[in-house]
Amino acid sequence: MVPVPRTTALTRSLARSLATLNNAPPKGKSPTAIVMLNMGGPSTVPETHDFLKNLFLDGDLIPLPFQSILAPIIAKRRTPQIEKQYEDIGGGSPILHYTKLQGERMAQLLDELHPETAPHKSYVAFRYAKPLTDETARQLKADGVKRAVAFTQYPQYSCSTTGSSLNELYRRGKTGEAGDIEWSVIDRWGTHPGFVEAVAQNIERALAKYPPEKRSETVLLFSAHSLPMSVVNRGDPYVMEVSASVSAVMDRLGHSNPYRLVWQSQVGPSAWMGPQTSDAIKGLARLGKKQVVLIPIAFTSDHIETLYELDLEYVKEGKELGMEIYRAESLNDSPVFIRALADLAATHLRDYSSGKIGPTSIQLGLRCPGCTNATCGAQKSWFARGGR
Ligand SMILES: C=CC1=C(C)c2cc3[nH]c(cc4nc(cc5[nH]c(cc1n2)c(C)c5CCC(=O)O)C(CCC(=O)O)=C4C)c(C)c3C=C
Ligand code: FES
Ligand SMILES: [Fe+2]
Repeated sequence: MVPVPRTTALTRSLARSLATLNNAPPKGKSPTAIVMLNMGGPSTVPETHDFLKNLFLDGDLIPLPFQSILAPIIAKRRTPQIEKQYEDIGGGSPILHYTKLQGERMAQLLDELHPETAPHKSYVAFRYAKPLTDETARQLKADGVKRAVAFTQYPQYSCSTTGSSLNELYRRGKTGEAGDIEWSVIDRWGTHPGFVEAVAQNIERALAKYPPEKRSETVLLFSAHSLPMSVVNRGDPYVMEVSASVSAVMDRLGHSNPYRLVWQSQVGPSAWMGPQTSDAIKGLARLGKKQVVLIPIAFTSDHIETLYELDLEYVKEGKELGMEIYRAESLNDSPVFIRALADLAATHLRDYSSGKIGPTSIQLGLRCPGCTNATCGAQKSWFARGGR
């Protein structure tokens, strides 16, 4: 009798591995899309103007009177200064590079962790830089995607960041631009143990630069992008969630060091959440603190705020004030962090498939008490129905 070739578990797993090597779905089965949401940044200096224009056009981030007229004017005026900053950090923002890398490695791990929804394919949907959400929506349709997870890459939720990305995805999705897709959302994960572990390990690496006998005197200065007080007072959850991340990291470190949470990168003349990072460094120097580690806690890859503001401005300032000051690395290609992303997505897919959770978290359903943006309400209802 001629032996009939059989598909063994080994050959199936080999086929799956080959398919995920280039992150392409095998023929016939549409991929489960994991859509990585973030703001994006100009990958090259000449893209700075369009990035700023898109950013100032976003009424969910910066509500301006006569927005469509004022935004291009402000963007044009601000471009030379910000172009110079991107030049100084090496000619552009590394956010696209790291988001692609994180997404591709996460999707490979997901195929192993949750084969029931394999193959998984990661997509990037940026709010202000290429690939923009509309381009990604068209790609999802072209790939025949039927099931997608909108996965925010901001660990802590703000209506001006994740909320803005979800509003944009809702606008694209409801017109059918992305095709006929069943959506669910991972909207925040600032206390996930893997995220906390990855941040803690980077802090420990920075602390190791001091002699062991002086290590515990070092002040840990967690720094997050600030928010206008008008957004905080509307009831935005970001400040509370960033504080929860800091507490979780300090618990993991066994409260080995004194610490503070401070806020950076405020723009314009209105009141923003404080204390500002640069004032905090000066204040600590005045109080005789000589050792400080700066820790980016609200963004997962390097960007202008870490590479320019923290490294080129504040670390330099601290050194001039006689401090020994270092910055904890951003998460970038941290394998611990990428495994955390995969765990978040696998748990979400498993709980969703079993009916344990719905398409969105319970917390996403609640609008800020001071919200007057009708799109927020429509977006939350649309995602709560699985994007239908
Ligand atoms: C969690 C992170 C961020 C929050 C919250 C956030 C809120 C926020 N931002 C502005 C205005 C600007 N932000 C700009 C750049 C920028 N913002 C973040 C992150 C958060 N912003 C990042 C990572 C970046 C840099 C992108 C990169 O380098 O890759 C800018 C442009 C730069 C500049 O002109 O200074 C503006 C403007 C507001 C108003 C706001 C809250 C409402
Ligand atoms: S501003 Fe927070 S829900 Fe609308
Ligand atoms: Fe910002």
